[in-house]
Amino acid sequence: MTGSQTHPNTLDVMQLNIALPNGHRLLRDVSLSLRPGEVRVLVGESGAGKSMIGKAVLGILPQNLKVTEGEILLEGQHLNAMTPWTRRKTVAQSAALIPQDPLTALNPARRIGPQITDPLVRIHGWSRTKARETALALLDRVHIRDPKRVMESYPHELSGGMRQRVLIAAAFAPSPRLIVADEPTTALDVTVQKQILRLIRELQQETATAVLFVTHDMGVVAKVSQQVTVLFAGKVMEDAPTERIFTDPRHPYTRALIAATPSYADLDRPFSPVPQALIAELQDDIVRDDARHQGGAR
Ligand SMILES: Nc1ncnc2c1ncn2[C@@H]1O[C@H](COP(=O)(O)OP(=O)(O)OP(=O)(O)O)[C@@H](O)[C@H]1O
Repeated sequence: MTGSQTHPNTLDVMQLNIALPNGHRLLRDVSLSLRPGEVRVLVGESGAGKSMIGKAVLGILPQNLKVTEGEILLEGQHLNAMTPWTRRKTVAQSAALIPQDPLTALNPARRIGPQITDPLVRIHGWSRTKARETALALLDRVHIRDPKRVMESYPHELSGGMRQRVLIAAAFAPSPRLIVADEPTTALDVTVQKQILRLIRELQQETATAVLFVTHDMGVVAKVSQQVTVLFAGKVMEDAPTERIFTDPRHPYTRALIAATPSYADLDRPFSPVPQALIAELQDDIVRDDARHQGGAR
């Protein structure tokens, strides 16, 4: 699963379990991998554990959540085995986040320029000049008109779409090998969503960066990914190449998600949410799984 010694996967998540202090599992034996330059979408309804996987990889889980079992390897390096300091440094040097909400991700009291360039200087050891030139070039690449002016602006002076472009530029600036894109278009209106999605896809292809892309929208899956992990209640329901997931979905939950996505459903058919009977069946499976897991842990 970790690939060859000379060419490891960019990311391997192996049998990852995350639980609350009372032992209640929120992620259940999740495994997935990402080859260099590959895009994998994590898809599922709200609460499926998609963001949690991204946060676990980046080492930014909320304090009350703990990895109880499993391994995360970034370019073959075991993150869980590292001291917190080494881990933070390793992750900061190879991975970046495109967050869901561009407004809260930017510091409202600071100009845009230093918010992009400071990490390049601090974490990556670049000169101020190189950091500034790269930031200007990337702002131009993400179609921001007048990058010099935007570098001097405060976040509130930009639209939501512009702020997300800034964060995309900031994420790609240090040439990370992995980007976690956590619902990067959810906070934007529909036309801007399409442009942002296209932009991430273009930059990802130009730079061959591996991307772990979190979304609840099957429509996004088809547009951006090569691999898909379908999640329900913190458990992998199906893991498949994107081209197969729409033509031959094998898990009933995947089929239900596709049917619930208007653009992929037969247009004459009314919108069909995931059936409650299926949800109840899957939840029963989870309860049985947890009981087995607890029994085994004793
Ligand atoms: N800090 C926390 N403490 C307790 N439960 C949490 C915490 N963070 C997340 N959870 C729970 O873990 C589950 C997975 O959360 P996560 O945010 O990963 O879901 P998601 O699939 O990304 O969905 P959404 O799109 O709604 O964010 C949810 O049931 C959520 O309520």
